[in-house]
Amino acid sequence: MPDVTISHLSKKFAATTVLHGIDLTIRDGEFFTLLGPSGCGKSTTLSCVAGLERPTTGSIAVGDRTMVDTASRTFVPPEGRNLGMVFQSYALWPHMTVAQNLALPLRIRKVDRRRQTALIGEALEKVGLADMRDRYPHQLSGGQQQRVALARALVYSPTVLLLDEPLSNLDAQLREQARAWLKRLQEDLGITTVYVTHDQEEALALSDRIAVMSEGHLVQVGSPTEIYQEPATAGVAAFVGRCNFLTGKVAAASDGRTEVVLDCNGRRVRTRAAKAGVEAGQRVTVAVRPERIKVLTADRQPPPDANVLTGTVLSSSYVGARFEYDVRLGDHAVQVATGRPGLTGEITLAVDPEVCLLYPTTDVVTPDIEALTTVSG
Ligand SMILES: Nc1ncnc2c1ncn2[C@@H]1O[C@H](COP(=O)(O)OP(=O)(O)OP(=O)(O)O)[C@@H](O)[C@H]1O
Repeated sequence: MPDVTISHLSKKFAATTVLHGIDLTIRDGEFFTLLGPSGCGKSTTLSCVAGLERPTTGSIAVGDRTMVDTASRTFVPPEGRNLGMVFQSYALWPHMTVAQNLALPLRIRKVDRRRQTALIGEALEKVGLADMRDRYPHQLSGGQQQRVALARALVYSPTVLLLDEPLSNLDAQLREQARAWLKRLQEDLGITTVYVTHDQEEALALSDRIAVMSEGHLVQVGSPTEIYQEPATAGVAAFVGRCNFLTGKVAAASDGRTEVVLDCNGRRVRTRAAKAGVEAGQRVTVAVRPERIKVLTADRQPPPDANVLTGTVLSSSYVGARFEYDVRLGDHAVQVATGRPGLTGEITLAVDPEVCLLYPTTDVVTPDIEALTTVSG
C-alpha cells in the first residue's frame, strides 16, 4: 500500500483561506487521523485527497502517482484515483439491495458480471455480512449499514481508504463496538487509512498517528500517546483529553525544571521545562491532567520531588471507573480523577513536576470558581 504525501496544501473558499500550507506524509499501512474542532479544515483536507475539492495551491501524491499538483496543473478526477471513501451519511441507495449497492462502483469500473459477483462476496465476507447481500438498507441496523458502506468502499480494492466521521451516526455502545471492529479490519487488510473525526477518544483509540488541526493549520502530528502525554500547545492539551490549566509567573528556570508562582494561591510549583524555553518573570500556563494528580492520605507519603498542595473538595461525581472531584485551590478549582471514594473537606494533593506541562501562553480559560461553587451548592 502506498504513502500519501500532501505538500504545501492550501485551500481558499472565496476570500477565506481554510487550509494554510499543510505538509503531511501518511505512511504505508498507517491508520492516520485528522482531528480537530468543527470547521478546522479536516474534511476539506480529505476532500482534496479524494479529488472532490481542488486545492488552491499544493500537491498530493499517492505512492509515486501525483493526483493533484497546482504548479504543473495536474488533476486526476476522483474516479481515476482508486481511493475508497466512506462518509458520515453512508449514502446507500435505498431502492437497491446490498449486492446492488456494491455492484455500482464495479459497474462504473466496467468489471464483468462474474467477477462482480465474486468481488461483492469477498467484500461482504470482510465486513461480516456475507448473508445479507439480498437485503435492502432499511432492513439493516445502523451498524450493518455502516459496514455495507465500508464494503462498498473496499469492493474495488482501493489503494487508500478515506473515512469522514463514518461512526458518528451510531449510538454510543454500537460506536465503541464498530470502532474495535474497524481497527481490526484495517489491521488485517493493512490498508493505508485517513480518518476524519472531531472525537478525541475515537482518534486516540483507533490511530497509529494523529494530526491535530486548528483553523487550517497542523498543530501537532504524533502517536496517540505523544499527543495525550506531550501536547505541543495548551490548545492541544485542552482539546485532547481533559486538563487543568493554572496560570502563573516563572520564578526561576533551570535545566529540566521551572519554578512557577501560581496566580491562584501564590504557591510555588515545580514543572517540566517548557518546550520553547521560558524566562524568569514570564507569564505561563501550567497544565496537568486530572488523573495525574495524586491524593495523599495519612498512610501515603508524597514522592520526594512532588509538589504538595492543599485544597478543599467542592463537589464529587462517580463515573463508573473512577471518582472525579472538583477541588478548590486558592481562588481556582482543579479537577482530580482518582479511585478513592468519599473525599470531602480539606485534602492534600501531590503532583509530580514531570506531569506539570508548561506553556508560554496564558490563553486557556481556567475553570470559574464561582460557577463551580454554585454547582456544588
Ligand atoms: N464549499 C465550501 N464553500 C465555502 N466554505 C466552505 C466550503 N466547504 C467548507 N467550507 C468552510 O471551510 C472551513 C473548513 O471546513 P471543513 O468542513 O473542512 O471543517 P471540518 O474540520 O471538517 O469541520 P466539521 O467537523 O464540522 O465537518 C469551514 O469554515 C467551512 O465553513
